[in-house]
Amino acid sequence: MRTSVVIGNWKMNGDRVANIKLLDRLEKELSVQNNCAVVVCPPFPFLSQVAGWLLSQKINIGAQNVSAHNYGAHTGEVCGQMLTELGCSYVLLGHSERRADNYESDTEIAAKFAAAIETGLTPVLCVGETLDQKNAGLTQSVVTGQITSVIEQLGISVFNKAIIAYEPVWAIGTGETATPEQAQAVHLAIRTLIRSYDNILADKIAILYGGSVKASNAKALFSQIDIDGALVGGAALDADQFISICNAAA
Ligand SMILES: O=C(CO)COP(=O)(O)O
Repeated sequence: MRTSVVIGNWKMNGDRVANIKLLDRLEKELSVQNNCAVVVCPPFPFLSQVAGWLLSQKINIGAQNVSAHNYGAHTGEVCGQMLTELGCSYVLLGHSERRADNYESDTEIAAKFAAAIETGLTPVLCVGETLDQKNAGLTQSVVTGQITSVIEQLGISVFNKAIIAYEPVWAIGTGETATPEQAQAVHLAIRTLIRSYDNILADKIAILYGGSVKASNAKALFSQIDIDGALVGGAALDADQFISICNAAA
């Protein structure tokens, strides 16, 4: 049995008052089970506030990005050591919004992946196709290419301490979700790709689905054999929604 993981990606949302309201409810009402890890990923400026508030340690903290570099002259960047010092244990990498807005390449994402592993963070590698790519029948080749690029640069063993999140770009923030069967087909393809390198790792690695996950569709998605949890955007800002998604995964 794989451990489920539910990650709330707050994206560029939140303020000091709203954060406390949300965290207070999560701390009080989430009954985290051993078989489900819960993670919240606030924007950088709130990491310290969130770490100070989450004292029970039943909720883990992740960052939304990390520099490929160590300490030094890299203006505007945040390195892995700073994140672990603040209490982060996870980091999102290669989110489609960063691939699009910040032109992050597969090569750069692999460099960040290496930096995350070196500093003890668990990378959450986000992959997924655009609507045009989906319509052209390219879903599996896009997703495979994004993962293979990291494997070619760093080797398969780095995935022993990593999570993969399949997030079809057309389903992010659109209210349109991949059907459980569509998502399962891609998750199986990802697991089969990993299996072609390492059988044991393939059975062990968590593969999360992201893209308009809500309380109303979480259970059906999680009922699929290769869907091990969710990377949640909008619904992660709503305590009722997020708690109910976590309960569905546990
Ligand atoms: O991008 C996402 C999580 O990283 C998904 O966002 P939504 O859940 O808002 O579609």
